[in-house]
Amino acid sequence: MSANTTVNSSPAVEGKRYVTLPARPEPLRVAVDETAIVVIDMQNAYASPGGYVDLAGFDISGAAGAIDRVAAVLDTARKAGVQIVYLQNGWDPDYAEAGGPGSPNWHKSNALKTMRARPELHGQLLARGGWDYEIVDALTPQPGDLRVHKTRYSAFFNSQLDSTLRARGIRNIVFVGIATNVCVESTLRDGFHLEYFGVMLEDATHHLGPDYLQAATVYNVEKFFGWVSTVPDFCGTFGQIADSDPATTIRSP
Ligand SMILES: NC(=O)N/C=C\C(=O)O
Repeated sequence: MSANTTVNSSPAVEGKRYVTLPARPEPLRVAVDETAIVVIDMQNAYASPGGYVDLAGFDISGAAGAIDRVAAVLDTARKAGVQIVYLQNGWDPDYAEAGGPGSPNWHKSNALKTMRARPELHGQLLARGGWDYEIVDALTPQPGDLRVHKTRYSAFFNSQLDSTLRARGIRNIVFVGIATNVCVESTLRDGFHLEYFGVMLEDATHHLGPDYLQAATVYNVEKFFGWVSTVPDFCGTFGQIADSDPATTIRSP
């Protein structure tokens, strides 16, 4: 396939609205009603000073810009009638869902490790019902948005994400959120294996760790698992459509 040939994620059907999103390695033509925005873990834990990743010693200076750009994407998506699904990462307040020493999560989760090193934080990090677990104020979900809880990095694992999307006929997922190289990439990879077309908006994500990790995920997505686009391209494309815009409706297949 030529590098610039548009990829269609589904055959044209009369009455459906379609847009072609500029993306790498190819533009992607999608049915608007088969597309969802999946917002990965834009919680205080990952994007606010005093949240888990800040307390664990990661650089969160890029999170504020990511919040602004995610907000722009969500505003455009709502106006275009695109379904928004928020993922929230964490566990019950007793951390039973986090697993004990028999779970690799107990050993690898930096939230759990931080709380073991600083017992005064026990019960605060990523606990459902607490501030750390909540979505940042600037991105508070709106009526019609959906929330899905998850307990591991991939939002598809042991969660209701797959059934939530399938029940609504979603085939294309536009990913935004934190962290590019952990939960965003894990979820996009699993989505690929479940036959979803995954698009990552690279400037509406933020990584944990050195900058080369952002570049590595962008490479992985573009080369192996999906498509990479940007906030201006998403907003420029989806911003042109309204719920009943006849110009974007296929009249005959
Ligand atoms: N949302 C994420 O990418 N999370 C990454 C690490 C963690 O949750 O410990």
